[in-house]
Amino acid sequence: MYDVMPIMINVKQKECLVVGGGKIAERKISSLMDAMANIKVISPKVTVQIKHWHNEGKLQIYKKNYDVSQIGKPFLIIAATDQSQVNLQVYEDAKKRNILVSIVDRPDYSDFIFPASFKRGKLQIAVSTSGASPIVARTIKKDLEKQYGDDYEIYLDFLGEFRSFVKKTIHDTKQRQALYKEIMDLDILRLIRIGKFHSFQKELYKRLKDPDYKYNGNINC
Ligand SMILES: C[C@@]1(CC(=O)O)c2cc3[nH]c(cc4nc(cc5[nH]c(cc(n2)[C@H]1CCC(=O)O)[C@@](C)(CC(=O)O)[C@@H]5CCC(=O)O)C(CC(=O)O)=C4CCC(=O)O)c(CCC(=O)O)c3CC(=O)O
Ligand SMILES: NC(=O)C1=CN([C@@H]2O[C@H](COP(=O)(O)OP(=O)(O)OC[C@H]3O[C@@H](n4cnc5c(N)ncnc54)[C@H](O)[C@@H]3O)[C@@H](O)[C@H]2O)C=CC1
Repeated sequence: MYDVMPIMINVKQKECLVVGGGKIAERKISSLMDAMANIKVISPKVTVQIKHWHNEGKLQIYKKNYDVSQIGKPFLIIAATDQSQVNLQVYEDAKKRNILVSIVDRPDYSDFIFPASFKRGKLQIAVSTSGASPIVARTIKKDLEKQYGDDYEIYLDFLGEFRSFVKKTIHDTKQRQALYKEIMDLDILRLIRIGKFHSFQKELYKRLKDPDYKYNGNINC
């Protein structure tokens, strides 16, 4: 429906402005909060949950109707009021200032839209129908949630650490790639599932950290 492409965006500690404080704003705020954004909400009314987040010091609220004088210089803006005119005004104000903007009732004007997504530690899976049917995006997400369990968190923590370690210690690119391939072939997910992962990990690092160790195309774990 809309010509969009997936990217993973870093909003950590960047100011993100949400105009509106209803159910939909709450959902978008929850995603921003997971990504550790610095959130500012402008809305005369907010949901109980948004108020609660405010009381916990997780976001700022300006309890008023949107006005361009409050826009500031945020990294991005989400217009989520139930007033389409207000949302369009936010869009125009954002465009004049070259600020990324998403309008919940006008995906056709939006610089970005939200996929249905979930996390397993460092693994994030996001599903989009390019705006055609958010419910289908959600349904597919729910199916994937069943397929990708908590073991992926351990798996990716391990692979993330392992890659950093190997990048520092093995300087030959071809050897590094051979090692990654070998690790993938070991089916670590299975080791996690059968409770043999920790002993494997210990043995692997013992070997790799041995000053006399030289990778010869076979880790032998
Ligand atoms: C384009 C997009 C822009 C954006 O919001 O970013 C958009 C737009 C619109 N949504 C509408 C309606 C609904 N949206 C949901 C739910 C979700 N909507 C989400 C994303 C997106 N919604 C983006 C595209 C995503 C994609 O790529 O497919 C999800 C995935 C993520 C999230 O919100 O964070 C989240 C599920 C989260 C989860 O469960 O994981 C439900 C279901 C419900 O709420 O129970 C309904 C009611 C049923 C229905 O209408 O289908 C309307 C019509 C309003 C009207 O008719 O007035 C518009 C406006 C329009 O289409 O013009
Ligand atoms: N993108 C999406 O996923 C979806 C989008 N929508 C759209 O989102 C809109 C909002 O839906 P809800 O959150 O359910 O509505 P809601 O009625 O729960 O909340 C509306 C919020 O807008 C605020 N508001 C109204 N006028 C304002 C102004 N001038 N300045 C600042 N804030 C103002 C209100 O105080 C309230 O907090 C709907 O009208 C619909 O078009 C609806 C469903 C899903």
